[in-house]
Order: sequence, then structure tokens, then C-alpha cells
Amino acid sequence: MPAPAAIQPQQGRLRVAVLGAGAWGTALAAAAARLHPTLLWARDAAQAAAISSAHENIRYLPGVRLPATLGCTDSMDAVYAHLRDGDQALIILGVPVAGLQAACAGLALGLPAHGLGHAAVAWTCKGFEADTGRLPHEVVAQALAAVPALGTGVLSGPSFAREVAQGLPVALTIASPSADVRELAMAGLHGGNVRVYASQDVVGVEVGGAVKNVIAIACGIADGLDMGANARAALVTRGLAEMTRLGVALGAQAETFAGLTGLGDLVLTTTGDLSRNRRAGLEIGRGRPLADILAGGMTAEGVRCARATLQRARALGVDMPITEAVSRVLFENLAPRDAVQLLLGREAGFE
Ligand SMILES: NC(=O)C1=CN([C@@H]2O[C@H](COP(=O)(O)OP(=O)(O)OC[C@H]3O[C@@H](n4cnc5c(N)ncnc54)[C@H](O)[C@@H]3O)[C@@H](O)[C@H]2O)C=CC1
Ligand SMILES: O=C(CO)COP(=O)(O)O
Repeated sequence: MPAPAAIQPQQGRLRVAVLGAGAWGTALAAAAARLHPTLLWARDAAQAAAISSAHENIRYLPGVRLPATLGCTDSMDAVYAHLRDGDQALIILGVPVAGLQAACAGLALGLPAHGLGHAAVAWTCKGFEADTGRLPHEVVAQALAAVPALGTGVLSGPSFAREVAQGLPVALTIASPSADVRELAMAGLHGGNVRVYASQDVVGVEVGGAVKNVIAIACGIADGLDMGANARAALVTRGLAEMTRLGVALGAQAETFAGLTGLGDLVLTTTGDLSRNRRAGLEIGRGRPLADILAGGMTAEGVRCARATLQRARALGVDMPITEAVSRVLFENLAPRDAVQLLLGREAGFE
């Protein structure tokens, strides 16, 4: 195995690979391709070929023209060859939480074998792992333990994929303990209409991304029941409070939750109808069964992680009444209207 080389941020030729050609992976690959040679990896060969030839991801981002310079492949060997051609390698994982462990396990074998044991890896998924309750960085730390020279971090923030793919303005946060990773992610994406801010608070950034999805479902439910704008504002604000409580109990800094990956993403996802979590909530509030809503394979990470979030919170003695109400609506047949009554009926207290 070759000796790991230190990352030299902002110097040399940076090569970017994005793994996972869903909506968000494709959008980030489009943003990176406007700045650097970038290759997108799709697990489906036909989809990879279609994206490469049509410059459009017809399944996940129909109607959005991708940069002509963006290639797409289903071959990890092609990804490694692409990265080896540069002086610096940035790998962005565009898979959901459920795919994170497998994606990292592949990299743990492939990167050292291809002389890329020094690359930087940034994940973008938002949620606690459904079966284990782990945050993404805990999944990554275990799966990539055999490649200690890899730099890792989480890329998050208020960012609807479609808008980013269209080249509209967006601000993101890269959180990592490694200055090299922070600078490499900024070098990879910051420019044009994309701003990337740096943070060291990995836990805070991840908790914000996970919990805002659950609160978006709650707001969707309230809006689906026509509970009004006051109710939505209350859910957003109290949702921010419970997100912050959980984050701080897990070791995050409270200030992080006032930033892009906390309040920023919470506002976007609870109010923007491009949000799948919000849309799932709207449908539930209007009486549609959850199984029907998810039947088309829609990614709604808040549904997948609500129970795991609650279990982690309970283990820490953290009160999360909105997350609890959402979880009971999703998985215990609590009627949406009864969930609202449950929240309203709680004892009065200090804010
Ligand atoms: N769509 C958006 O606007 C944003 C999404 N995110 C987060 O990014 C993650 C991915 O979301 P999207 O791209 O929107 O989802 P998506 O449903 O559009 O695409 C998911 C992609 O991952 C692949 N995939 C699914 N399960 C997998 C597995 N087990 N192993 C390997 N690959 C798998 C699918 O084939 C697909 O290419 C989620 O955690 C989401 O919360 C973050 C920011 C914005
Ligand atoms: O995370 C997102 C925006 O920042 C996307 O939200 P949804 O997953 O609810 O579509």
C-alpha cells in the first residue's frame, strides 16, 4: 500500500467524484463540474449511460440540463482512474443514510488499492441510521477505520437539489475536524452561485440535518390539516428547540443550530414544497396512507429516521415531543389530528 500523502488544499489539480446519482448527488456533481473535472457514479449502468449521453438525469432531475463536461459511469475502476489523474481527490457521497455503510465499505477496499488512501471523503446524507441510531459520522468512522489517512467530513445545508442543479444560488456548510478536508471541499464547490462555509461541529451539522426532516413532516401534517401559519411557526420554533437539545446532549455546539444546517435547513424544508419530507407530511395530514406515499420509492429520510432519533433522545433523557408525535403518527397509527391535540395538551412551561 503506498504511503499516504498529505492533502495540499488549493494547490494542484483537484479531481472530484460523486457517488450516487440520485437528485442530490447529481446536483452536487453538476456544481463541481462547473469548477473541476468531475465524474458521477451511478450504480445502474443504463442510468449512467443515459446521463452521460443525454446530459440529463431523467429519473431524478427531469428537465434540468447538466454541464456537458460532467461524465457519468457505473464503474468504480473508472472513478479511481479519474481521481488518480489529479493531484488532489475529493469524493462526495450522494447516497442516503441507508447506503452509507456499503458505500464506505467499498471505498475502504478500493481507495488504498488504487493509491488513493489520502483522499477526502464528504457525505451528504441527513438522518440517524434506522437500525442502529448512529449518526453518519459514526457509520463512516467504523466503515473507514482501515484507511486512517482519509480525511472525512459532512457537507450539509439548505439546498434543494433541483435549484442547485439549475445553478441557482445556495450556501452550504462543510464540517470536519480536518482543516485540509474543509479547504478541499470549499475548493471543490465554492464558486459561482455556490458558497461553502466551514465548521468543525460535525455532530451539530448532522443533528440539524436529521431532525429538520422530522420537523418538516410535522409541518407538512399541520399544513395538510389546515392548522394555519401560527401552528407552523410554533412547530418550526419548538422543533429548533428540540433539535438543539438533542444536539447539545450529543456534544454539539448550540450556536450551530442557528446556522445554515440548523435553522437554515429547517426553514427551507418546513416551508418549501420541493421538500419530500414536507410533502410526505402534507399527504399524511390530508389522510393518505404512508405506504401509498412511499410506494414510488420517494426518499423521505425523516420517515426512515424518526424512530431512531427518538430512541437516541430517550437514551440521553432528551425530550422531543414533536419527533415523538411524528413517530407515533408514522408507525403507531396515531391520527394526525390526535397528534396535534397531544402537542397542544402538554403542560404549560417556560420557553
Ligand atoms: N434532494 C435534496 O435536495 C437533498 C438531499 N440530501 C440528502 O442526500 C441523501 C440522498 O438524497 P437524494 O439524492 O435526494 O435521494 P434520491 O432518492 O434522489 O437518490 C438516492 C440515490 O442513492 C442511491 N441509493 C439508494 N439507496 C442506496 C444504497 N443502499 N446503496 C447505494 N446507493 C443507494 C439511489 O440509487 C439513488 O441514486 C439523503 O440523505 C438526503 O437527505 C441532502 C441535501 C439536499
Ligand atoms: O435536505 C433537503 C434540503 O436541504 C431536501 O429536503 P427533502 O429531503 O425533504 O426533499
